[in-house]
Amino acid sequence: MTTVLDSIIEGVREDLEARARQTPLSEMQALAASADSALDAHTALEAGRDDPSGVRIIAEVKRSSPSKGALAEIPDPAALAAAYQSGGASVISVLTESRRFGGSLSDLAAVRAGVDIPVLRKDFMVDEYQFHEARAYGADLVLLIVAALDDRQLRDFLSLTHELGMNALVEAHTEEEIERAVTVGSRIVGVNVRNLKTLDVDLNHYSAMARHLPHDVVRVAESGVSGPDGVLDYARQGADAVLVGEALVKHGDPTAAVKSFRSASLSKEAQ
Ligand SMILES: O=P(O)(O)OC[C@@H](O)[C@@H](O)c1c[nH]c2ccccc12
Repeated sequence: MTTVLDSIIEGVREDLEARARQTPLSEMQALAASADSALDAHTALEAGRDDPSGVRIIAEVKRSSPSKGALAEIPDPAALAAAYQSGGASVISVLTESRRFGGSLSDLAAVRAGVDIPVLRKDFMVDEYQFHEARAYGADLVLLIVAALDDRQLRDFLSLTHELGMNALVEAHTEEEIERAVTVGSRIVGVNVRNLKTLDVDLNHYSAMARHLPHDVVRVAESGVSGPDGVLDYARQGADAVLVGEALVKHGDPTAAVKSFRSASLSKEAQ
């Protein structure tokens, strides 16, 4: 059966082949090598679970999604990212997939130029080319989706990411995927409560999965936050960082929204 994830990846491959015809791999490698070095996203995210200043927020620039359709126009992604940074975001996530999420590599470059915190290239990474491309456009961190990769790809792409000086947010949805992520040596692991094969969201899924995460990986809770309470919930369940898209792009005052999410997590101890 073809899943949503399979069909997204088919489009991603077509688009990347077209880009690679324009700018061959060797040229992209040279561009990546001459880019400013990547910022340390691991340090920016670690210890969020013990820090009295609250859980880390990964704030996303996302125009649309396969599950919800159009979310926000975002005419100036750099301004949105700068607003997230002023609210206290630790990392900016930029969707670069175009067909379903309305993103682009120019969004990534614009955001990179507009903030001085680490930037995540959020895409479906299935080919070596995309990693050099991510670096060339200024990414500090890339997403690796365990469900989209076999163990060998996962291992090879994780090493390539590290060779390029970047970190990877390795995304899992099931216990088995968490185990695969940890076995290859992932240092930042995300649990996406949205199943990318069906797009179903189950908020209770994080707590069911989080107990399988070892203590020494940075734990990221992804998706489904609709307000400060959602962030608090994930913080109580031991997340170091929470990745939020829709609720932030639709809020209207992104700086205030990020602030309120961070301060919500401070009431973690009060039950
Ligand atoms: O908009 P939300 O529900 O806050 O979700 C954000 C983020 O977790 C989601 O965009 C996401 C998580 N993993 C992905 C992989 C590909 C594309 C998108 C995603």
